[in-house]
Amino acid sequence: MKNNALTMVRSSIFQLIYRVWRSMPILSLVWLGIPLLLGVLIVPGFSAQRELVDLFVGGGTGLLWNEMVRLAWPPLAVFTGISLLRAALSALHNITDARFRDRATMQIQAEVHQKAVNVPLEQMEEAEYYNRLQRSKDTAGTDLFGVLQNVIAFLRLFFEFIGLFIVMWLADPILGVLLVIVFSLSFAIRLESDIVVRRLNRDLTQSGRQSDYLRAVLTKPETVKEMRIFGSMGYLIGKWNGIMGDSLALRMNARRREIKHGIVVSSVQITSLIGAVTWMVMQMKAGGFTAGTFVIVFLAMRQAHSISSRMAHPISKIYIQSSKVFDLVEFLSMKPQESGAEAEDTTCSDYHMVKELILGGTSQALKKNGKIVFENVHYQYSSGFKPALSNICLSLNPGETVALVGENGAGKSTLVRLLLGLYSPTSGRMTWDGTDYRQLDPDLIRGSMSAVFQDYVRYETTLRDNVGFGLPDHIHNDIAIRRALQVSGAASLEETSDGLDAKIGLLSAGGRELSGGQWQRLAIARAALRNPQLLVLDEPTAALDPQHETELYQSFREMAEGKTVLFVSHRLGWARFANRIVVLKAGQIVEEGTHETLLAADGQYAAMFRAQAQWYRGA
Ligand SMILES: Nc1ncnc2c1ncn2[C@@H]1O[C@H](COP(=O)(O)OP(=O)(O)OP(=O)(O)O)[C@@H](O)[C@H]1O
Repeated sequence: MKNNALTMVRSSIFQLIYRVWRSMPILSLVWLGIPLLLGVLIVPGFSAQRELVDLFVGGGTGLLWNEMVRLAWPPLAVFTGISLLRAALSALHNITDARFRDRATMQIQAEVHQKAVNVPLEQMEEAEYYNRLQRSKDTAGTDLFGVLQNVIAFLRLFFEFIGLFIVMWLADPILGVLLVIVFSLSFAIRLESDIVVRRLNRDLTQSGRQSDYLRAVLTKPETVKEMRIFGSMGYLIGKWNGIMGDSLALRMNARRREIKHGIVVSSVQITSLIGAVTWMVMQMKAGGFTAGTFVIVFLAMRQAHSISSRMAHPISKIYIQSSKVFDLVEFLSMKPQESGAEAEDTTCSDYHMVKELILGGTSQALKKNGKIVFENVHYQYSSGFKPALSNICLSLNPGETVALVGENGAGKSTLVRLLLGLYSPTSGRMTWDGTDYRQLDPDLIRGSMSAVFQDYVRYETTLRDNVGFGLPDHIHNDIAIRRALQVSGAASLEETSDGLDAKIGLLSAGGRELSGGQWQRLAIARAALRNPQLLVLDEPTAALDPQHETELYQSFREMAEGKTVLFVSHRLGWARFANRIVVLKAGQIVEEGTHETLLAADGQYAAMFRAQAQWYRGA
């Protein structure tokens, strides 16, 4: 095992336990303290056993039976007391352990969620960050419980070994040293072969998935049909056989290796036991050892040998999971964002959800009219990527409706995120009534806006939540929620006996699944619940049928009354109703004007409009 991997395991586990320790010190102390105590109690337990053996087998032979029984009482009482205490402590530890692991898992999960909602949204879009978040969520959700179980299993065995070592050392330091050498050797060999087997199992999971997939393909009627026509069945069966054969061969090799290592370990342990027995017999002859010491040394060595193989299991499991734990600890150690753009909810870490929650978190707004100006704004997702937006100079005047159009990847969604204050420009600046966004309270900026995104969120809870999350202060205001449902055309969803508290989505027991369009209407109702100065509609009708889309655009026009509106849509038919159309191409504004002036200019917009119009005319 490489040194750096060991260091990584050790430091990650220490950090993890330290985190848990800080929040529940007493429970952690009990969780760690009981195994330590169990280990320590081994020493007086063995000492009492030695006294008893010496009394009845060794030095006590010259005593009368009654005298021997009288002398046996104290060590017997110690031995019985320690055995009972160890049994009670073990039972207590089982209870504490379950409680500790439950609470620790919950706490780390909460920390992961908290971290996820506090991170800047730009960072959430980075693949590396996102993957780390997903891995941390999985680790905190499922693996952590097992990791902690392995940690405590290791510690219990380790403390037990320390107790046995003290017993041996007290008997004879040479035997103590022998125990440590043999134990370390056996443990290292066992650990190495355990790690090899676990690594192999992990790798075989990949090929197992592949072979499961191939087996499914080979048995599904729809795929069998196609394979018969193409004559590809024989090839796939051969492939499946190949994968299975390879896995079997690898497993057999690992098994053989494990058996060989087992034989080496057993030989070393038996030799050491014989060596120790010979040494003790020699010492007994010279009068240096009693029968009691002989017996307890023998027992302690056997027990330590068994520990060396049992201890390899938890450690190899932790080693295999160490990269996950390392990721989790790294993720939790990340610095929180400084801009104050944080959501209050701690139960979600999905990017789209965080985006909506950030916007929905406040009901306070900026007082003034809200003229928004982009001054030479650039935005780049990460260094190495092409800028998503360059030289953007744009103003949105109070009460104006602006349509933002452009081909896929032109930068429309990026511009929307900047406008909403979810991202900050890489360079240039944005102002609200002349004040730089960076000098404004992010909560106030967001409180002045409302948005419907193309990647809207489905909250699989209740109808009320789905609308009320738009403005949590109003979540119990039935009149406002019903009005918002009316505006979005989703009022009919309330027509069940549970009314606004009807469960929706399949995650809730008894919940009713909605169609894509119905979910989208709820996202619109969420936006309608607010009464912002700025309304942003980013492809808000993507999942709606043409009839409902038309109805909704009427609703949007009502919602837009007296507000500044920016809407993004690929349906150019709607853009014509905007006061102004802004055309983006490859991150730059290439045209700006009304529908009529842009058609007359015969540029990018005119070409896109004609292409769409032709399609409908042709149909
Ligand atoms: N998280 C990201 N990391 C790196 N690049 C990104 C990221 N998100 C978007 N981009 C890139 O930024 C550019 C603009 O993307 P954006 O999503 O703003 O385009 P869009 O005009 O909204 O596209 P669409 O019409 O397809 O929704 C694209 O080249 C895209 O590949």
